[in-house]
Amino acid sequence: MTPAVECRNLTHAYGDHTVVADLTLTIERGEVFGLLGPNGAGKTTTIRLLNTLMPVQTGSVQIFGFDVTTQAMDVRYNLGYVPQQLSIEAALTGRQNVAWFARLFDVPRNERKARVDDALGAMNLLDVADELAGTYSGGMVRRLELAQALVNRPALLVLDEPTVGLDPIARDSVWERVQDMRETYGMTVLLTTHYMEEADILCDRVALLHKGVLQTVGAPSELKSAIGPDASLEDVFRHYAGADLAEQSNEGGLRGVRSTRRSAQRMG
Ligand SMILES: Nc1ncnc2c1ncn2[C@@H]1O[C@H](COP(=O)(O)OP(=O)(O)OP(=O)(O)O)[C@@H](O)[C@H]1O
Repeated sequence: MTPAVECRNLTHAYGDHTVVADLTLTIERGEVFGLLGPNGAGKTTTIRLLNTLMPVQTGSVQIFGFDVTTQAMDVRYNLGYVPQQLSIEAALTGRQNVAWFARLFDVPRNERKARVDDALGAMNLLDVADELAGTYSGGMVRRLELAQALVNRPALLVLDEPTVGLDPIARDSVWERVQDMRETYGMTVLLTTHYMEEADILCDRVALLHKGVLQTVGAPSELKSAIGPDASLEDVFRHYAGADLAEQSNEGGLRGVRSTRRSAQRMG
């Protein structure tokens, strides 16, 4: 069967700064796949190349066999994307936010209401659906963004740092919802995360990027046992991105300042 994502020799540079270098990666259908790496590793750039938001310079990417360059619309119809930046409109209600995405993705008019309610229900937001999104908590905003991304029932859900800045309860709730949707619809999920523990628990496989270069890819258990008997995924990360990780740790570790800043940006 055609894989969900097939990325061959993907290289991307901003000016003369190469940030993704010769990346070859396959993500199978139904996998939860984590793209990990320190700040600036090239994760967001890779995701934007995969989801047609940036043109491919060198190499090729196919999503369910559709080429991102020549078949971009087919790719988009198969894909749901939750970016790092806030993607909801605070002055609209939760329901209006999701309905807007349903229109954008050409969900047939006669199915729209049911699909919007389904997506809101799956994210536990029906009770607050008619309140302004600007009044939602951080966790609710994230679930609303997921509802938007899910309204066209994407075969591939792409999440850029989905739980950054959320408290543990909100984080768990986001993940439960994603797991439910995955089980119900058999989606493939591609996510980036700074949280090694989260990647370890949730991802079937992870890839570690460092300075745009793929360092290793595999099941968390395989990667850990390759480093040592009691190694954590954080140890694997440190093994491949040592100095850069240490720099981030000085700022409060992977869960530190940067995440907080991101979340502050997200919440405005
Ligand atoms: N539009 C841009 N123009 C120039 N340089 C960019 C641009 N976007 C990203 N970069 C640079 O490319 C490199 C990779 O950035 P990218 O956002 O892809 O990494 P990342 O792994 O997602 O990091 P982070 O976790 O910080 O988001 C960084 O050095 C970044 O400064």
